[in-house]
Amino acid sequence: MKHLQPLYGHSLALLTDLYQLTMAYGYWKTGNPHQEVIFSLFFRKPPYQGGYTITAGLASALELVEQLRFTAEDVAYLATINGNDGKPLFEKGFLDYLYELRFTCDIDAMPEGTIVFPHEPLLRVQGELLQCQLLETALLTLLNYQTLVATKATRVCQAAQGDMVLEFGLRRAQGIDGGLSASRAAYIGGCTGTSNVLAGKLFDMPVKGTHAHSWVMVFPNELTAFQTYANVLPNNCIFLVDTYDTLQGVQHAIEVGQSLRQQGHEMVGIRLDSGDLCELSRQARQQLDQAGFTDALIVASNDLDEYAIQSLKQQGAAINAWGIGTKLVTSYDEPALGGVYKLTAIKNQENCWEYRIKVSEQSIKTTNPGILQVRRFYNDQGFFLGDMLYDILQPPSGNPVLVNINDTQKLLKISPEVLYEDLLIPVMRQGKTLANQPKSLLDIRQYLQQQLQRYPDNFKRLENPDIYPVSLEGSVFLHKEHLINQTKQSKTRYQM
Ligand SMILES: Nc1ncnc2c1ncn2[C@@H]1O[C@H](COP(=O)(O)OP(=O)(O)OP(=O)(O)O)[C@@H](O)[C@H]1O
Ligand SMILES: O=P(O)(O)OC[C@H]1O[C@H](OP(=O)(O)OP(=O)(O)O)[C@H](O)[C@@H]1O
Ligand SMILES: O=C(O)c1cccnc1
Repeated sequence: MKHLQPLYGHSLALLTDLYQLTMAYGYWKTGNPHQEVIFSLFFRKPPYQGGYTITAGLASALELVEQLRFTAEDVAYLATINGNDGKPLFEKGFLDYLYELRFTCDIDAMPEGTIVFPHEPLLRVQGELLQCQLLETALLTLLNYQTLVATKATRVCQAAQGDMVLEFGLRRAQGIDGGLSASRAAYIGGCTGTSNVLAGKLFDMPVKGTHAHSWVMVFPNELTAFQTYANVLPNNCIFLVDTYDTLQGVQHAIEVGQSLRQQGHEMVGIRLDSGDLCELSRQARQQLDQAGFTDALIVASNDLDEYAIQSLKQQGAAINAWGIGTKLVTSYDEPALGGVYKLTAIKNQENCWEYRIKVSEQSIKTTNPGILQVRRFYNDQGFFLGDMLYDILQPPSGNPVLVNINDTQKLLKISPEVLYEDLLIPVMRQGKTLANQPKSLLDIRQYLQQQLQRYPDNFKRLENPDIYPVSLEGSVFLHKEHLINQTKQSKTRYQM
């Protein structure tokens, strides 16, 4: 899967915040651009106060890193950026350095479609300081948004309980890439297809659709509109029935469905786009069934999201396919995932790792130091038991002590026999994407569905879910405490 190159056709090296470049200049100028470092990309709060988050965007991120080059035009533009004194910000030697730069980082990441929790690295980058720093903004741009939309789509599909969900969001998306990335992420999250044709081409995913009100309004009456559509596209008939009078519209659809049958075709269904969707869908179902169209789909659209779908299901709506646009692609009720990219370790002159921490008054914002891996434990039936962040240089042995990340008083013991899996896998070495990446979107969808089956229902509730246990392995916890104390001591010294 490649989409950045076909879409943009030019370098994306400048798709970053200026401060990454000024810091890179600083590292170059002060002689430590090659110092080896580790960054982790993670978020602190699950979107929608939900019980799970679904990773997406890795394929785009790997494509971006692999093709990253500063072109002659890129550096020529950078040469025009001035500082406050009106003189160029960057000297020529640095721009020449950028022009020659080839990215050689290693990346370990959770595969797309993984269920992930706050504080767990979705991705860990290891490499030269200057290079790793330059990746921050683009990695966050790509992973934050797709992860958010994949999560929303999974929630919508969960509410739809196996019904077909079509993503109709392009017209309401935040710009071109918002629309495209959302279509991809929504498909990962479980949608059956998209109305977005360019997404279908770029990502090799199913494109589907009905017709608009304008089609009905163009003809002298609704019946003629449906008949004409059926003549042109007898194999694609989902009639939008609410332009004038919904139940009369259903009757017109039935009439055209009957003449389609005589020609050897089958009407696929109808679409409702206004009014009381529960009531109308039940009446429409009755009309369709009575006329012998028991398999005809009833598609509903109109500002729907997981909560509206849940409510319509509870009311007994007879809807069996859902078209979801605005609220899915814009992630309407929570428009951003707050993923961050933090330095967790740096190699000193003796070639030893020194761990780094960012402290905060808010303990949720204090980072976890080290070279972190996420281990997921499973019970005998294969259900998720809990996750543990551990340091790959101090892997747990025997009965590890786990300290709950949200409540350090809560300790958990895990017996050595428990089944587990480490979630971060190598995906890039020396700037080259490994052969196991990218997986096809079908594989990613299947992987997500398998995990959802193993993730207990009490954590999956759309509202007020139980909080899934994520812990720090004992030595990571102690290391973190030690670094927090160290910073406190140096602060006290400074104040004295
Ligand atoms: N039975 C229902 N239960 C819960 N929500 C519903 C139900 N029926 C419709 N809705 C939702 O309620 C909202 C109704 O939208 P709105 O008030 O704009 O009316 P409308 O039917 O779209 O009218 P129009 O499109 O003609 O302006 C939509 O978001 C729709 O998805
Ligand atoms: O409500 P959403 O979840 O965003 O789903 C997409 C909406 O886009 C279309 O409306 P629009 O009025 O743009 O065109 P139409 O004439 O096809 O209804 C469609 O009918 C849906 O109502
Ligand atoms: O195909 C459809 O029905 C469709 C496509 C985009 C937006 N709303 C509806």
